[in-house]
Amino acid sequence: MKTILEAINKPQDLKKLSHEQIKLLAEEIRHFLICSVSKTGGHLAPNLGVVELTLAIHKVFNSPIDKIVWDVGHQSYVHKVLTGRRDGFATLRQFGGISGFPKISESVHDFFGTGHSSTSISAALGMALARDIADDKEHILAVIGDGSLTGGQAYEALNHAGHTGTNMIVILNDNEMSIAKNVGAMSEYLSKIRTEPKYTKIKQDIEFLLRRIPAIGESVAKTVERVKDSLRYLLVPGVLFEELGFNYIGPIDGHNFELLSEVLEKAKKMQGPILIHVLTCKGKGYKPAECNPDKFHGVGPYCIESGEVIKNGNTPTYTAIFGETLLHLAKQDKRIVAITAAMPEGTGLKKFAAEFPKRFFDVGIAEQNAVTMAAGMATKGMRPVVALYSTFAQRAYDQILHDICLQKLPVLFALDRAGIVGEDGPTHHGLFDYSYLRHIPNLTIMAPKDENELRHMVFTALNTNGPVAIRYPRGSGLGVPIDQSLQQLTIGVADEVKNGTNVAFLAVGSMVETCIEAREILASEGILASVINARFIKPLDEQMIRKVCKNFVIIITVEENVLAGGFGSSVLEYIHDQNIGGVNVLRLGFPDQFIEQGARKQILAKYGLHAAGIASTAKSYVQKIKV
Ligand SMILES: Cc1ncc(C[n+]2csc(CCOP(=O)(O)OP(=O)(O)O)c2C)c(N)n1
Ligand SMILES: CC(=O)[C@@H](O)[C@H](O)COP(=O)(O)O
Ligand SMILES: [Mg+2]
Repeated sequence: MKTILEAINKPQDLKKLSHEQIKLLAEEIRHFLICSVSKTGGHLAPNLGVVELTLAIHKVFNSPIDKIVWDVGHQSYVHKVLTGRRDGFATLRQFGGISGFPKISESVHDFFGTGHSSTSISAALGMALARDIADDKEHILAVIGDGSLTGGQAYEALNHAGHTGTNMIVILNDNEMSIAKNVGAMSEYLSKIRTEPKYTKIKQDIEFLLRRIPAIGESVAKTVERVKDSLRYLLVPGVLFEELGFNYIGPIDGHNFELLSEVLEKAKKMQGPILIHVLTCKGKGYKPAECNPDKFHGVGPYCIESGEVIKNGNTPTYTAIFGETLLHLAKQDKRIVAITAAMPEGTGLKKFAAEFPKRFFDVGIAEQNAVTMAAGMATKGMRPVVALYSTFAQRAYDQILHDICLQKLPVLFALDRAGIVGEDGPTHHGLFDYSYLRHIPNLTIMAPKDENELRHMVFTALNTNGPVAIRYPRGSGLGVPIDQSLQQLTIGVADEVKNGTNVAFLAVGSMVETCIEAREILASEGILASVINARFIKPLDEQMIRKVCKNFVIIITVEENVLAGGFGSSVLEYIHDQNIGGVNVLRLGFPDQFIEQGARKQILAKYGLHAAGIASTAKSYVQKIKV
């Protein structure tokens, strides 16, 4: 027999279903997601939490005429299922498959692409204002989580939206979780609204009175309004949003489809900006995810029965190596403090947080605050370490430049997930950091070739009197034996790891090992390559470059970064500026385009940045130059 889900190919198919059928459909969707994501991996818990909410939105509104903006977009799977992409889930987040985030090119129902957090209210506001100018009539919705509401941009947008008074609906999906437990004063405020029954009771009483106003006359109505006004500071939940110019509705049970539909129908008819506060349970309907919403926030393939994640290998990740090294150093140096922007687990800081709770700060999804706060701490003699994903550090470019580097403050940026991150795709690849950091004066930039070098770099950075960024990739290291001692590296000095005569690879970070492998392939074809581990993107080892230019006519720079403005560019700039002639430089890295999702290995291979690809390109180049 056909399931209800199998008959849903577009949002309009929902309209004819009864509430009873929608409840069954919600169960089927949960079952579908649990099975599907167990094979592909993905953001399971956030999606299990928004099943009823997404159903209600699509039942009440009319996508794609009405526009829905999903903040971060990691919770858009139910939306994708309901908008004709159910069959695509076998390829979710894989190379060539459907994205784990809303994507304009994927569907007309994905009206706005997301991936980085806290953008939805701004985008929805822009759409609403454009609609007003065009005198169009559609509804505009932003769905934002409580975690994403810790991001500064969300407040900038609330502030502006309330001021414009335009018609738009913000749905705040409050599950008390960011990836980890949500943090901050706003989170506490929401929690107060959620748990203070007196708020809800008195609000209901006032609303009851107000509803009866037409029967009791104008003057009483005014009195009740005044009472409402004077009491609301104390009694009405969401007064903060009301003061910002929003009509606040809530808190309401986000798993009650009837109630959600009723509230959305009402909101549809109201004027001005509206904020609907919805309470949900992250991971709803799958015990392992309900009990461990952080583990199932974004998860690899897992066993459905046990909830055990299927492991691939035991080699420690760069993240773990960084976390342990920092913890080790923090035991000896009380000035070391660690800062994360809502990613304590993802950046390897959980043990640090447990051991040094007073020296650990989770600022929420607030990369800008993280960086300038670190600047403030550094002025007071601390040694702040700001651990961010490379892609999210983009948010804090000006703070890095203006607050840290201009003042030469000794802050360490630990930039995790640099290079290709894999299945999260173009919104998350950390392919730009060499380019957006390299031109900032006073900043030292390093990239380790392996786990040991990462350890030495963390040690070196914390003994350097100025700002330093270290960038390293997502996932396992090379599995090298870990050195017990930590070494102070000389700033700006590269390391020749393999010698050769025909061609020199100037490689950086993850590409050093790949070039060593490429060298083996080339050797079997009679081409002898030298491999230089640049270690420093800034300052460049100029002496080494001069030496290489003297000894080789062919230099190939290799980096896991976009070519535009990257490491190779800096080598070329130096060679050009010094008027060094007689060398041919080929730059390998990523082209000037956004790079798709897919397993890291797969993507590196597609762009010729695996050993075979580098060897093949090098061979052709050597042959061309010789001709
Ligand atoms: C700028 C930025 N920083 C960090 C992240 C990583 N991140 C993705 S989802 C998330 C938590 C979001 O919490 P919430 O909005 O409450 O959604 P939930 O997963 O609880 O549904 C974080 C920190 C991001 N996507 N963007
Ligand atoms: C949606 C989001 O931004 C995060 O959940 C991200 O997907 C985490 O990536 P990692 O799996 O690399 O920690
Ligand atoms: Mg949340």
